[in-house]
Amino acid sequence: MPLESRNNFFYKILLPLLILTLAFFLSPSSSRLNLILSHLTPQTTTVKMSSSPYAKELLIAQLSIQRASILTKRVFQESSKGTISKSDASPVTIGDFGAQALIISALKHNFPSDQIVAEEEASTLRNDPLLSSKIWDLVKSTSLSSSPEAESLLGGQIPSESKMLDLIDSGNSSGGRTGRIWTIDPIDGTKGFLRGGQYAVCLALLEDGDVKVGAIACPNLPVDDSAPLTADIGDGEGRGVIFSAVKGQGATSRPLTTGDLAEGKQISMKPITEMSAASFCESVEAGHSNQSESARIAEKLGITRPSVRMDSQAKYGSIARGAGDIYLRLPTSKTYQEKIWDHAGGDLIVREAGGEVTDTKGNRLDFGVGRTLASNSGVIAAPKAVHAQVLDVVQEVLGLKN
Ligand SMILES: Nc1ncnc2c1ncn2[C@@H]1O[C@H](COP(=O)(O)O)[C@@H](O)[C@H]1OP(=O)(O)O
Ligand SMILES: [Mg+2]
Ligand SMILES: [Mg+2]
Ligand SMILES: [Mg+2]
Repeated sequence: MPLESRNNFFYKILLPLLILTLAFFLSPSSSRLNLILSHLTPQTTTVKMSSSPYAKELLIAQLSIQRASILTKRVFQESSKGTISKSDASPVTIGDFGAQALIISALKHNFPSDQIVAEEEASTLRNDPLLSSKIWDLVKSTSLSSSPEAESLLGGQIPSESKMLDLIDSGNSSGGRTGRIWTIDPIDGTKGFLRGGQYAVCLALLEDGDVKVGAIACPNLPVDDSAPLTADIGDGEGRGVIFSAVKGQGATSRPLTTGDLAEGKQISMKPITEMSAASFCESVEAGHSNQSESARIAEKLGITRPSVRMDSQAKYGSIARGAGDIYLRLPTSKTYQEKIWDHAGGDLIVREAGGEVTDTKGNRLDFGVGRTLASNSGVIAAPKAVHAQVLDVVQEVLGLKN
């Protein structure tokens, strides 16, 4: 090769290539990911990621619950939901198992060394090949098809049915105070899901017991943050929202659409100026929260409006965006321990939206003691300014005051 061509080759091809490679490996992982995305996709607007802390975790969380919700929405439309009863007599459906498999697959692909605490396990499916194959049919045919780059970010399809069962079972961490732990409720409010009401697909990241990222998809809640809070049902037009929060960065809502990932809108709790105009947002199930005690608390606080009853962490999202006011969950038995996957995302979303969340003793929810909230009892989530007042009356009615 003549000297001039060799120089040309070095300065015009080899050197820029070297500089690009160096810049790629020296860049922080979030901008590296954006670089990959911008080259993978002609329409780079579809998947965007900021460079703020936990940006990748937030994006993967949102995308994975979005994909899982496509699956649950398909099951929601079917008359047969493959419901079975678990050992604690609570229901689980093919939607719960399928959603858990898809979410864990995405987490394992992106954060292979993180632990996972998830609600479901696959032992029943290993003994029931028909049920297992129904779930596999659903899982292998669910993808973010309108956004191939998002689908590839999640690691694409699960390779086989047996891998799917292993993934479901890898949410068996015992949790605890150290390290990065994701917690998943693939369908929160399965009873609501079955009756056509509210349910949520929930994911949160704990770091040393502290919630850093929370994301909750509510396929049956209105997209519109200002829509009145009602207990109505269905997943029709204008429904489907994702609430999310990163610690210290506020809380947002965005539509649960299949393709376009529009930026989230900041949400905040509605200030309560008059207790008489406020209402509680509570469980539908009488077995989940003591409804007669909450009625006495409402009366003492001067709340006259009836409670809005809905299933799942949709309650936390609803009060965080100011559609509802106060989330109350009063213990019904001394033995039931709340599960971390039922509260972690909601706890952060409400606190980042300007709320306070404690148990009935006034302690913050402690997500670092294992798979359950073993050291807490009940939940009170309210705007910061009125939380102490609500707690005071709760303690008076429950006889918790000295
Ligand atoms: N005995 C119980 N007490 C309180 N919560 C329960 C009980 N059994 C199940 N749950 C969980 O309560 C949550 C829904 O309750 P609510 O709608 O009242 O907030 C769900 O997470 C449900 O689990 P699951 O995820 O299996 O539906
Ligand atoms: Mg359950
Ligand atoms: Mg749940
Ligand atoms: Mg569940």
